[in-house]
Amino acid sequence: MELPTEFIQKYQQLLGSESTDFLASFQQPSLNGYRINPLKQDSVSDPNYLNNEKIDYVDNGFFGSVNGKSIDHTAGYLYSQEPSAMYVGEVVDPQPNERVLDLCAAPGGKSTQLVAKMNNTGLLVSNEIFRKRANILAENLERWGAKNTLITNASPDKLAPKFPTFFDRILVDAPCSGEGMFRKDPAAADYWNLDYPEECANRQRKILASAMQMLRPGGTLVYSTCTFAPEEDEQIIAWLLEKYPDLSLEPIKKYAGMDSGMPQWADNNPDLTKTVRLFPHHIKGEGHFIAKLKLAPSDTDKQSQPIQQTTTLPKDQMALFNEFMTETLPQLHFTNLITFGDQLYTLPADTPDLNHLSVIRPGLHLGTFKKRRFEPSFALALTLSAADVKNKIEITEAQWRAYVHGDTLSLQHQLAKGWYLLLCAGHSICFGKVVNQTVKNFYPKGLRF
Ligand SMILES: C[S@@+](CC[C@H](N)C(=O)[O-])C[C@H]1O[C@@H](n2cnc3c(N)ncnc32)[C@H](O)[C@@H]1O
Repeated sequence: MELPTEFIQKYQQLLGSESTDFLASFQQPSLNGYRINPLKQDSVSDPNYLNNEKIDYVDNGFFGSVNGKSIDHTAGYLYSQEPSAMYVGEVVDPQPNERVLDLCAAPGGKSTQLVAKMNNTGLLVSNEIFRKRANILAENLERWGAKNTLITNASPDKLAPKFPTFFDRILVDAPCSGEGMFRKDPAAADYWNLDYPEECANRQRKILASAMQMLRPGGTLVYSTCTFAPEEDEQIIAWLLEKYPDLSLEPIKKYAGMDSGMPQWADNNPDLTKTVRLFPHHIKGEGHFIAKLKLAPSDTDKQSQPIQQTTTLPKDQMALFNEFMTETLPQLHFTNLITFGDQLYTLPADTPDLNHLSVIRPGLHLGTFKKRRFEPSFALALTLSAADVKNKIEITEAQWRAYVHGDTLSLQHQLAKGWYLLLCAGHSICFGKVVNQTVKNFYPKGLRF
Protein backbone atom coordinates (compact mmCIF):
# COMPACT_ATOMS: atom_id res chain seq x y z
CA MET A 1 0.00 0.00 0.00
CA GLU A 2 1.07 3.58 -0.59
CA LEU A 3 1.54 5.67 2.57
CA PRO A 4 1.23 9.48 2.51
CA THR A 5 4.69 11.09 2.24
CA GLU A 6 4.05 13.30 5.29
CA PHE A 7 3.06 10.21 7.29
CA ILE A 8 6.36 8.54 6.37
CA GLN A 9 8.36 11.65 7.27
CA LYS A 10 6.53 12.08 10.59
CA TYR A 11 7.28 8.54 11.77
CA GLN A 12 10.86 8.64 10.46
CA GLN A 13 11.36 11.61 12.77
CA LEU A 14 9.55 10.05 15.74
CA LEU A 15 10.96 6.53 15.51
CA GLY A 16 14.41 7.13 13.97
CA SER A 17 16.04 3.91 12.76
CA GLU A 18 13.08 1.84 13.98
CA SER A 19 10.85 3.57 11.44
CA THR A 20 12.14 1.24 8.69
CA ASP A 21 10.55 -1.81 10.34
CA PHE A 22 7.46 0.17 11.38
CA LEU A 23 6.83 1.47 7.84
CA ALA A 24 7.63 -1.93 6.29
CA SER A 25 4.91 -3.51 8.46
CA PHE A 26 2.29 -1.62 6.42
CA GLN A 27 3.22 -3.80 3.43
CA GLN A 28 2.40 -7.00 5.38
CA PRO A 29 -1.09 -8.53 5.28
CA SER A 30 -3.43 -7.52 8.10
CA LEU A 31 -4.14 -10.01 10.89
CA ASN A 32 -7.52 -11.42 11.89
CA GLY A 33 -8.66 -12.81 15.19
CA TYR A 34 -11.77 -13.85 17.06
CA ARG A 35 -12.99 -14.47 20.59
CA ILE A 36 -15.09 -17.44 21.69
CA ASN A 37 -18.13 -16.51 23.78
CA PRO A 38 -17.82 -17.81 27.37
CA LEU A 39 -21.45 -16.87 28.12
CA LYS A 40 -22.78 -19.73 25.99
CA GLN A 41 -23.33 -23.03 27.80
CA ASP A 42 -21.63 -25.28 25.25
CA SER A 43 -18.59 -24.94 23.00
CA VAL A 44 -18.27 -24.06 19.30
CA SER A 45 -19.64 -26.73 16.95
CA ASP A 46 -16.69 -26.41 14.57
CA PRO A 47 -13.64 -27.70 16.52
CA ASN A 48 -11.27 -25.95 14.10
CA TYR A 49 -12.02 -22.72 15.97
CA LEU A 50 -10.31 -24.23 19.03
CA ASN A 51 -7.25 -25.45 17.12
CA ASN A 52 -5.97 -22.09 15.90
CA GLU A 53 -3.12 -20.25 17.64
CA LYS A 54 -4.25 -18.76 20.96
CA ILE A 55 -3.60 -15.06 21.68
CA ASP A 56 -1.65 -15.10 24.95
CA TYR A 57 -2.95 -11.81 26.39
CA VAL A 58 -6.68 -12.45 25.87
CA ASP A 59 -9.14 -14.83 27.48
CA ASN A 60 -10.77 -16.90 24.71
CA GLY A 61 -8.89 -15.08 21.92
CA PHE A 62 -7.46 -16.77 18.81
CA PHE A 63 -5.72 -15.76 15.58
CA GLY A 64 -7.75 -16.63 12.49
CA SER A 65 -10.90 -15.81 10.56
CA VAL A 66 -14.56 -16.43 11.19
CA ASN A 67 -17.11 -17.69 8.69
CA GLY A 68 -19.91 -15.12 9.10
CA LYS A 69 -22.45 -17.58 7.70
CA SER A 70 -21.66 -20.44 10.06
CA ILE A 71 -23.90 -21.74 12.86
CA ASP A 72 -21.24 -20.75 15.39
CA HIS A 73 -21.20 -17.13 14.21
CA THR A 74 -24.92 -16.60 13.71
CA ALA A 75 -25.66 -18.13 17.12
CA GLY A 76 -23.18 -15.74 18.80
CA TYR A 77 -20.44 -18.18 19.75
CA LEU A 78 -17.74 -16.12 18.00
CA TYR A 79 -16.86 -12.45 17.61
CA SER A 80 -14.43 -11.47 14.89
CA GLN A 81 -12.01 -8.85 16.23
CA GLU A 82 -8.58 -7.55 15.33
CA PRO A 83 -6.10 -9.15 17.81
CA SER A 84 -4.52 -6.02 19.33
CA ALA A 85 -7.99 -4.48 19.92
CA MET A 86 -8.73 -7.41 22.22
CA TYR A 87 -6.23 -6.20 24.80
CA VAL A 88 -8.46 -3.19 25.57
CA GLY A 89 -11.19 -5.29 27.23
CA GLU A 90 -8.56 -7.12 29.25
CA VAL A 91 -7.20 -3.80 30.54
CA VAL A 92 -10.71 -2.54 31.42
CA ASP A 93 -11.12 -5.78 33.44
CA PRO A 94 -14.72 -5.14 34.61
CA GLN A 95 -15.98 -7.21 37.52
CA PRO A 96 -19.38 -8.84 37.98
CA ASN A 97 -22.08 -6.51 39.33
CA GLU A 98 -20.25 -3.31 38.43
CA ARG A 99 -21.66 -0.37 36.49
CA VAL A 100 -19.68 -0.01 33.29
CA LEU A 101 -19.93 2.43 30.38
CA ASP A 102 -18.62 1.75 26.86
CA LEU A 103 -19.00 5.29 25.52
CA CYS A 104 -18.00 4.80 21.86
CA ALA A 105 -19.18 1.25 21.45
CA ALA A 106 -20.17 0.32 17.87
CA PRO A 107 -19.87 -2.18 16.32
CA GLY A 108 -19.47 -3.84 19.72
CA GLY A 109 -16.16 -5.71 19.90
CA LYS A 110 -15.24 -4.28 23.30
CA SER A 111 -18.83 -4.37 24.63
CA THR A 112 -19.17 -8.10 23.90
CA GLN A 113 -15.88 -8.64 25.71
CA LEU A 114 -16.94 -6.53 28.71
CA VAL A 115 -20.33 -8.21 29.05
CA ALA A 116 -18.64 -11.63 29.05
CA LYS A 117 -16.20 -10.54 31.77
CA MET A 118 -19.13 -9.22 33.84
CA ASN A 119 -20.81 -12.60 33.34
CA ASN A 120 -24.01 -10.77 32.33
CA THR A 121 -24.39 -9.18 35.79
CA GLY A 122 -24.41 -5.53 36.88
CA LEU A 123 -25.05 -2.93 34.20
CA LEU A 124 -23.24 -2.23 30.95
CA VAL A 125 -24.31 0.95 29.18
CA SER A 126 -23.19 0.55 25.61
CA ASN A 127 -23.45 3.85 23.74
CA GLU A 128 -22.95 4.85 20.11
CA ILE A 129 -23.46 8.32 18.68
CA PHE A 130 -24.53 7.25 15.15
CA ARG A 131 -27.93 5.58 14.86
CA LYS A 132 -27.05 3.14 12.07
CA ARG A 133 -23.97 1.98 13.94
CA ALA A 134 -25.98 1.76 17.17
CA ASN A 135 -28.36 -0.67 15.44
CA ILE A 136 -25.42 -2.85 14.39
CA LEU A 137 -24.14 -2.68 17.98
CA ALA A 138 -27.54 -3.93 19.21
CA GLU A 139 -27.51 -6.78 16.69
CA ASN A 140 -24.06 -7.90 17.80
CA LEU A 141 -24.88 -7.71 21.51
CA GLU A 142 -28.13 -9.64 21.02
CA ARG A 143 -26.43 -12.39 19.09
CA TRP A 144 -23.82 -12.57 21.89
CA GLY A 145 -26.61 -13.18 24.44
CA ALA A 146 -26.11 -9.95 26.44
CA LYS A 147 -28.73 -9.55 29.18
CA ASN A 148 -27.48 -6.74 31.39
CA THR A 149 -26.98 -4.11 28.70
CA LEU A 150 -28.63 -0.80 28.06
CA ILE A 151 -27.90 0.32 24.49
CA THR A 152 -28.10 4.06 23.96
CA ASN A 153 -27.65 6.35 20.96
CA ALA A 154 -26.43 9.66 22.33
CA SER A 155 -23.60 12.12 22.02
CA PRO A 156 -21.40 11.92 25.14
CA ASP A 157 -22.47 15.42 26.31
CA LYS A 158 -26.15 14.35 26.21
CA LEU A 159 -25.42 11.13 28.07
CA ALA A 160 -23.39 12.76 30.85
CA PRO A 161 -26.26 14.53 32.72
CA LYS A 162 -28.16 11.22 32.91
CA PHE A 163 -25.33 9.41 34.68
CA PRO A 164 -23.50 11.87 36.99
CA THR A 165 -20.65 10.15 38.94
CA PHE A 166 -22.39 6.88 38.16
CA PHE A 167 -19.92 4.39 36.67
CA ASP A 168 -17.29 2.19 38.29
CA ARG A 169 -15.51 1.87 34.95
CA ILE A 170 -15.66 3.81 31.71
CA LEU A 171 -14.11 2.83 28.41
CA VAL A 172 -13.47 5.54 25.82
CA ASP A 173 -12.41 3.63 22.70
CA ALA A 174 -12.12 6.89 20.86
CA PRO A 175 -12.85 7.78 17.25
CA CYS A 176 -9.34 8.46 15.95
CA SER A 177 -7.24 8.96 12.83
CA GLY A 178 -7.11 5.15 12.53
CA GLU A 179 -3.48 4.76 11.44
CA GLY A 180 -3.67 1.20 12.78
CA MET A 181 -6.44 0.49 10.28
CA PHE A 182 -4.44 1.41 7.16
CA ARG A 183 -3.60 -2.24 6.36
CA LYS A 184 -7.20 -3.42 6.72
CA ASP A 185 -8.70 -0.39 5.02
CA PRO A 186 -6.20 1.40 2.72
CA ALA A 187 -8.87 4.07 2.02
CA ALA A 188 -8.22 5.32 5.59
CA ALA A 189 -4.70 6.30 4.45
CA ASP A 190 -6.15 8.44 1.62
CA TYR A 191 -8.21 10.32 4.20
CA TRP A 192 -5.18 11.04 6.38
CA ASN A 193 -3.40 14.42 6.40
CA LEU A 194 -0.90 16.02 8.75
CA ASP A 195 -3.60 18.01 10.59
CA TYR A 196 -6.00 15.11 10.97
CA PRO A 197 -4.60 13.77 14.30
CA GLU A 198 -5.04 17.21 15.91
CA GLU A 199 -8.64 17.42 14.63
CA CYS A 200 -9.30 14.01 16.18
CA ALA A 201 -7.61 15.08 19.41
CA ASN A 202 -10.04 18.01 19.74
CA ARG A 203 -12.96 15.59 19.53
CA GLN A 204 -11.29 13.17 21.94
CA ARG A 205 -10.86 15.91 24.57
CA LYS A 206 -14.59 16.73 24.35
CA ILE A 207 -15.57 13.06 24.68
CA LEU A 208 -13.26 12.63 27.67
CA ALA A 209 -14.64 15.74 29.41
CA SER A 210 -18.11 14.14 29.23
CA ALA A 211 -16.74 10.78 30.38
CA MET A 212 -15.19 12.43 33.44
CA GLN A 213 -18.61 13.73 34.54
CA MET A 214 -19.88 10.14 34.63
CA LEU A 215 -16.97 8.52 36.50
CA ARG A 216 -17.49 7.92 40.22
CA PRO A 217 -14.73 8.88 42.66
CA GLY A 218 -12.44 5.86 42.91
CA GLY A 219 -13.58 4.70 39.43
CA THR A 220 -11.42 3.64 36.49
CA LEU A 221 -11.18 5.23 33.04
CA VAL A 222 -9.62 3.36 30.12
CA TYR A 223 -8.76 5.33 27.00
CA SER A 224 -7.77 3.60 23.77
CA THR A 225 -7.17 4.38 20.11
CA CYS A 226 -6.16 2.41 17.04
CA THR A 227 -3.74 5.10 15.95
CA PHE A 228 -0.04 5.78 16.50
CA ALA A 229 -0.31 9.59 16.52
CA PRO A 230 1.17 11.03 19.76
CA GLU A 231 -1.37 13.90 19.54
CA GLU A 232 -4.17 11.36 20.13
CA ASP A 233 -2.28 9.07 22.50
CA GLU A 234 0.33 10.28 25.04
CA GLN A 235 -0.58 13.96 24.49
CA ILE A 236 -4.24 13.29 25.27
CA ILE A 237 -3.25 11.54 28.50
CA ALA A 238 -0.93 14.42 29.42
CA TRP A 239 -3.86 16.82 28.87
CA LEU A 240 -6.18 14.63 31.00
CA LEU A 241 -3.71 14.50 33.88
CA GLU A 242 -3.27 18.26 33.81
CA LYS A 243 -6.98 19.05 33.59
CA TYR A 244 -8.05 16.48 36.20
CA PRO A 245 -5.40 16.39 38.97
CA ASP A 246 -7.38 13.67 40.81
CA LEU A 247 -6.64 11.25 37.97
CA SER A 248 -3.54 9.09 38.02
CA LEU A 249 -2.15 6.51 35.64
CA GLU A 250 -2.30 2.84 36.56
CA PRO A 251 0.36 0.46 35.22
CA ILE A 252 -0.72 -1.90 32.42
CA LYS A 253 0.90 -5.33 32.15
CA LYS A 254 3.11 -5.58 29.07
CA TYR A 255 3.19 -8.95 27.35
CA ALA A 256 5.99 -9.92 24.95
CA GLY A 257 6.15 -7.44 22.09
CA MET A 258 4.15 -4.69 23.80
CA ASP A 259 5.85 -1.30 24.27
CA SER A 260 5.53 1.36 26.95
CA GLY A 261 4.00 4.72 26.03
CA MET A 262 6.54 7.41 25.07
CA PRO A 263 6.88 10.30 27.58
CA GLN A 264 9.13 12.13 25.08
CA TRP A 265 6.20 12.27 22.62
CA ALA A 266 4.25 14.38 25.15
CA ASP A 267 5.39 16.34 28.24
CA ASN A 268 8.14 13.94 29.43
CA ASN A 269 6.03 12.76 32.37
CA PRO A 270 7.67 9.39 33.24
CA ASP A 271 4.26 8.02 34.33
CA LEU A 272 3.33 7.84 30.65
CA THR A 273 5.42 4.65 30.46
CA LYS A 274 2.52 3.02 32.35
CA THR A 275 0.46 3.25 29.16
CA VAL A 276 0.90 0.62 26.45
CA ARG A 277 1.56 0.74 22.73
CA LEU A 278 0.96 -2.23 20.46
CA PHE A 279 3.03 -1.66 17.34
CA PRO A 280 2.46 -3.81 14.21
CA HIS A 281 6.23 -4.41 13.80
CA HIS A 282 6.48 -5.78 17.38
CA ILE A 283 3.26 -7.76 17.90
CA LYS A 284 0.92 -9.81 15.68
CA GLY A 285 -1.83 -7.22 15.28
CA GLU A 286 -2.75 -3.92 13.66
CA GLY A 287 -1.79 -1.61 16.53
CA HIS A 288 -3.33 0.11 19.53
CA PHE A 289 -2.64 2.58 22.34
CA ILE A 290 -4.18 2.00 25.79
CA ALA A 291 -4.09 4.04 29.02
CA LYS A 292 -5.71 3.18 32.34
CA LEU A 293 -6.45 5.94 34.86
CA LYS A 294 -7.94 5.97 38.32
CA LEU A 295 -9.93 8.82 39.86
CA ALA A 296 -9.03 9.44 43.50
CA PRO A 297 -11.73 8.29 45.95
CA SER A 298 -13.61 10.95 47.88
CA ASP A 299 -15.60 10.80 51.15
CA THR A 300 -18.03 13.55 50.27
CA ASP A 301 -18.79 12.89 46.62
CA LYS A 302 -20.64 9.56 46.69
CA GLN A 303 -21.57 7.49 43.64
CA SER A 304 -24.96 8.61 42.40
CA GLN A 305 -27.84 6.18 42.96
CA PRO A 306 -30.26 5.25 40.20
CA ILE A 307 -33.88 6.28 40.50
CA GLN A 308 -35.73 3.00 40.96
CA GLN A 309 -37.99 2.15 38.05
CA THR A 310 -41.44 1.02 39.05
CA THR A 311 -43.15 -0.74 36.22
CA THR A 312 -46.47 -2.46 36.06
CA LEU A 313 -47.79 -3.89 32.84
CA PRO A 314 -51.47 -3.54 31.99
CA LYS A 315 -53.41 -6.63 33.15
CA ASP A 316 -54.03 -8.03 29.66
CA GLN A 317 -50.34 -7.81 28.69
CA MET A 318 -49.25 -9.31 32.01
CA ALA A 319 -51.64 -12.23 31.43
CA LEU A 320 -50.31 -12.86 27.90
CA PHE A 321 -46.70 -12.75 29.10
CA ASN A 322 -47.40 -15.03 32.08
CA GLU A 323 -49.12 -17.51 29.78
CA PHE A 324 -46.04 -17.57 27.51
CA MET A 325 -43.69 -18.00 30.48
CA THR A 326 -45.72 -20.87 31.97
CA GLU A 327 -45.94 -22.69 28.65
CA THR A 328 -42.38 -22.08 27.46
CA LEU A 329 -39.97 -20.97 30.21
CA PRO A 330 -41.54 -22.13 33.50
CA GLN A 331 -38.22 -22.09 35.38
CA LEU A 332 -37.34 -18.48 34.54
CA HIS A 333 -38.56 -15.26 36.05
CA PHE A 334 -38.03 -11.77 34.63
CA THR A 335 -38.33 -8.61 36.73
CA ASN A 336 -38.21 -4.87 35.95
CA LEU A 337 -40.52 -5.33 32.98
CA ILE A 338 -40.95 -2.29 30.78
CA THR A 339 -42.75 -1.71 27.48
CA PHE A 340 -41.73 0.64 24.69
CA GLY A 341 -44.77 0.68 22.43
CA ASP A 342 -45.69 -2.99 22.04
CA GLN A 343 -42.13 -4.20 22.77
CA LEU A 344 -41.39 -5.83 26.13
CA TYR A 345 -37.99 -5.54 27.82
CA THR A 346 -36.44 -6.46 31.15
CA LEU A 347 -34.38 -3.54 32.45
CA PRO A 348 -31.06 -4.24 34.20
CA ALA A 349 -31.49 -3.56 37.93
CA ASP A 350 -29.31 -0.45 38.21
CA THR A 351 -30.85 1.46 35.30
CA PRO A 352 -31.60 5.13 36.02
CA ASP A 353 -34.43 7.22 34.60
CA LEU A 354 -34.34 6.96 30.79
CA ASN A 355 -36.58 9.92 29.93
CA HIS A 356 -35.28 12.17 27.14
CA LEU A 357 -32.56 9.69 26.22
CA SER A 358 -32.41 7.94 22.84
CA VAL A 359 -32.47 4.29 23.86
CA ILE A 360 -31.99 1.52 21.32
CA ARG A 361 -32.48 -1.36 23.78
CA PRO A 362 -33.61 -0.75 27.38
CA GLY A 363 -32.19 -4.08 28.51
CA LEU A 364 -32.97 -7.53 27.14
CA HIS A 365 -35.72 -7.55 24.52
CA LEU A 366 -38.20 -10.25 25.59
CA GLY A 367 -40.71 -9.97 22.76
CA THR A 368 -43.66 -8.23 21.17
CA PHE A 369 -47.30 -7.97 22.21
CA LYS A 370 -49.59 -8.76 19.29
CA LYS A 371 -53.38 -8.97 19.37
CA ARG A 372 -54.17 -11.63 21.98
CA ARG A 373 -50.68 -13.17 21.94
CA PHE A 374 -47.06 -12.60 22.94
CA GLU A 375 -44.26 -13.32 20.45
CA PRO A 376 -40.87 -14.08 22.04
CA SER A 377 -37.84 -12.32 20.54
CA PHE A 378 -34.73 -13.57 18.76
CA ALA A 379 -32.67 -11.81 21.48
CA LEU A 380 -34.38 -13.85 24.22
CA ALA A 381 -33.79 -17.11 22.32
CA LEU A 382 -30.08 -16.36 22.09
CA THR A 383 -29.75 -16.01 25.88
CA LEU A 384 -31.31 -19.47 26.49
CA SER A 385 -29.94 -22.96 26.67
CA ALA A 386 -31.81 -26.22 26.10
CA ALA A 387 -32.25 -26.69 29.86
CA ASP A 388 -34.20 -23.42 30.19
CA VAL A 389 -37.09 -24.35 27.92
CA LYS A 390 -40.00 -26.74 28.18
CA ASN A 391 -40.36 -27.24 24.41
CA LYS A 392 -37.48 -27.53 21.99
CA ILE A 393 -36.73 -29.02 18.59
CA GLU A 394 -33.26 -30.11 17.51
CA ILE A 395 -32.94 -29.32 13.80
CA THR A 396 -30.40 -30.59 11.26
CA GLU A 397 -27.85 -28.36 9.54
CA ALA A 398 -29.91 -28.55 6.34
CA GLN A 399 -33.01 -27.40 8.26
CA TRP A 400 -30.95 -24.60 9.87
CA ARG A 401 -29.93 -23.40 6.39
CA ALA A 402 -33.59 -23.37 5.34
CA TYR A 403 -34.67 -21.57 8.52
CA VAL A 404 -32.05 -18.79 8.37
CA HIS A 405 -33.12 -18.37 4.73
CA GLY A 406 -36.69 -17.67 5.92
CA ASP A 407 -38.39 -20.99 5.08
CA THR A 408 -40.89 -22.87 7.24
CA LEU A 409 -39.91 -26.37 8.37
CA SER A 410 -41.99 -29.53 8.01
CA LEU A 411 -42.13 -31.87 10.96
CA GLN A 412 -42.21 -35.67 10.67
CA HIS A 413 -44.23 -36.05 13.87
CA GLN A 414 -47.19 -34.18 15.27
CA LEU A 415 -46.22 -31.76 18.05
CA ALA A 416 -48.52 -29.67 20.23
CA LYS A 417 -49.14 -26.15 18.93
CA GLY A 418 -46.96 -23.46 20.52
CA TRP A 419 -43.50 -21.90 20.85
CA TYR A 420 -40.40 -24.10 20.60
CA LEU A 421 -36.74 -23.20 20.95
CA LEU A 422 -34.93 -24.39 17.83
CA LEU A 423 -31.48 -25.83 18.45
CA CYS A 424 -28.86 -26.85 15.92
CA ALA A 425 -25.64 -28.60 16.99
CA GLY A 426 -26.69 -27.76 20.55
CA HIS A 427 -26.84 -23.99 19.82
CA SER A 428 -30.01 -21.93 20.39
CA ILE A 429 -30.96 -20.55 17.00
CA CYS A 430 -34.35 -18.85 17.35
CA PHE A 431 -37.90 -19.48 18.53
CA GLY A 432 -40.24 -21.15 16.06
CA LYS A 433 -43.99 -21.59 16.27
CA VAL A 434 -45.40 -25.05 15.63
CA VAL A 435 -48.75 -25.12 13.85
CA ASN A 436 -50.14 -28.18 12.00
CA GLN A 437 -46.84 -30.09 11.73
CA THR A 438 -44.89 -27.10 10.43
CA VAL A 439 -42.54 -24.68 12.18
CA LYS A 440 -43.42 -21.13 11.19
CA ASN A 441 -40.44 -18.91 10.53
CA PHE A 442 -39.58 -16.19 13.07
CA TYR A 443 -35.94 -15.67 12.08
CA PRO A 444 -35.50 -11.85 11.93
CA LYS A 445 -35.99 -10.67 8.37
CA GLY A 446 -32.91 -8.43 8.44
CA LEU A 447 -30.65 -11.34 9.42
CA ARG A 448 -31.80 -13.91 6.85
CA PHE A 449 -29.34 -15.14 4.25
C1 LIG B 1 -12.97 3.07 17.51
S1 LIG B 1 -14.64 3.09 17.17
C2 LIG B 1 -15.30 2.08 18.43
C3 LIG B 1 -15.08 0.62 18.25
C4 LIG B 1 -15.80 -0.20 19.30
N1 LIG B 1 -15.40 0.20 20.62
C5 LIG B 1 -15.57 -1.69 19.14
O1 LIG B 1 -14.75 -2.26 19.85
O2 LIG B 1 -16.25 -2.31 18.31
C6 LIG B 1 -15.14 4.69 17.70
C7 LIG B 1 -16.63 4.94 17.70
O3 LIG B 1 -16.84 6.29 18.11
C8 LIG B 1 -17.93 6.82 17.40
N2 LIG B 1 -17.86 8.31 17.37
C9 LIG B 1 -17.59 9.12 16.32
N3 LIG B 1 -17.65 10.40 16.69
C10 LIG B 1 -17.99 10.43 18.00
C11 LIG B 1 -18.20 11.46 18.94
N4 LIG B 1 -18.08 12.75 18.61
N5 LIG B 1 -18.55 11.09 20.19
C12 LIG B 1 -18.66 9.80 20.53
N6 LIG B 1 -18.44 8.78 19.69
C13 LIG B 1 -18.11 9.08 18.44
C14 LIG B 1 -17.82 6.18 16.03
O4 LIG B 1 -19.07 6.18 15.38
C15 LIG B 1 -17.30 4.80 16.36
O5 LIG B 1 -18.36 3.88 16.43
